[in-house]
Amino acid sequence: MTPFGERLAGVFATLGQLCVGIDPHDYLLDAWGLPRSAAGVREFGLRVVDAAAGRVGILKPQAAFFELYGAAGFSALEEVLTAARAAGLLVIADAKRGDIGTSAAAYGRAWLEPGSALESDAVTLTAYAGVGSLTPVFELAERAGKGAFVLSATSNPESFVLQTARASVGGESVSVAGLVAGEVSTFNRSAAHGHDRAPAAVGNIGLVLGATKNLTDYGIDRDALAASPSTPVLAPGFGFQGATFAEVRPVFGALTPSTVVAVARSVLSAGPSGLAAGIQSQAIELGDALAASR
Ligand SMILES: O=C(O)c1cc(=O)[nH]c(=O)n1[C@@H]1O[C@H](COP(=O)(O)O)[C@@H](O)[C@H]1O
Repeated sequence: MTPFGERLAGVFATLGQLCVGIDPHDYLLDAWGLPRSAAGVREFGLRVVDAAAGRVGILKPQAAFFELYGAAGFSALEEVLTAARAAGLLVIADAKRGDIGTSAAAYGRAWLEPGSALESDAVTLTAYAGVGSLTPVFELAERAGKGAFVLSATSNPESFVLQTARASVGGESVSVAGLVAGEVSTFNRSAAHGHDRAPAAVGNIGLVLGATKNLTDYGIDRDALAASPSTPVLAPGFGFQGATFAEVRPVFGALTPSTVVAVARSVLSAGPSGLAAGIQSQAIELGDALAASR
């Protein structure tokens, strides 16, 4: 299986860096004329898949909105994931999983193991139990051509105190966000040297860095993370949370070429009839903004 980082780079080259979130909020289900039920989120997800196919390369279903409906919701999510992958879209499951290593390993298998019911191309993870607790997920991702994105500097206002708290590592003071980022990039670097292939330009394990943040304030060293193999970034925070596409390069700097730009509500609010055109125009707008800031 082609490594996730290579597949991501391939999608960027053909369809650009936009990623559409599948976040069926109650108010969106209402606006789309869909029921607030498992059948509603299933239909919502499948319509996003249809509208996205051929216009963008990446989808990010938010698991929470499906879990809300229990087993029927998970079944709906399975169908949406299968449809998205069958349409050739790269799927980042936004499940934000994390636990001690043995349980983290099971989460990894649930979302990334080839043939699993919820198989996705990548999954979002939290490192509160320590980045090392996620090693089994990283290793599975490496073996199976999958990816993961670990929360580092999240887009929400509440993230600041915890993620900028300082830790002492080998006598050096680093932020919690910077510590997570450093450990993920170290993993990518050692994984790249652990096999015979030429090192890929983009690693397989990435970071979630909010577009609403000044990454320097969070102790993130963008240039270090961009050194080969560049750490992939999942960047939410556009549209409803305030960031604009013109800010991609100023915020992400050297990481811009390996950044997935995620939008959900700002494009989903176009409604089912305007969705395809909305996705298309945001993809063009992002491409133009990136070209203009080169
Ligand atoms: O991991 C994420 O995608 C994520 C991380 C983060 O720091 N902030 C953040 O908003 N998200 C997710 O991105 C989506 C928000 O998209 P918008 O509707 O575009 O604001 C939700 O699914 C969030 O859970």
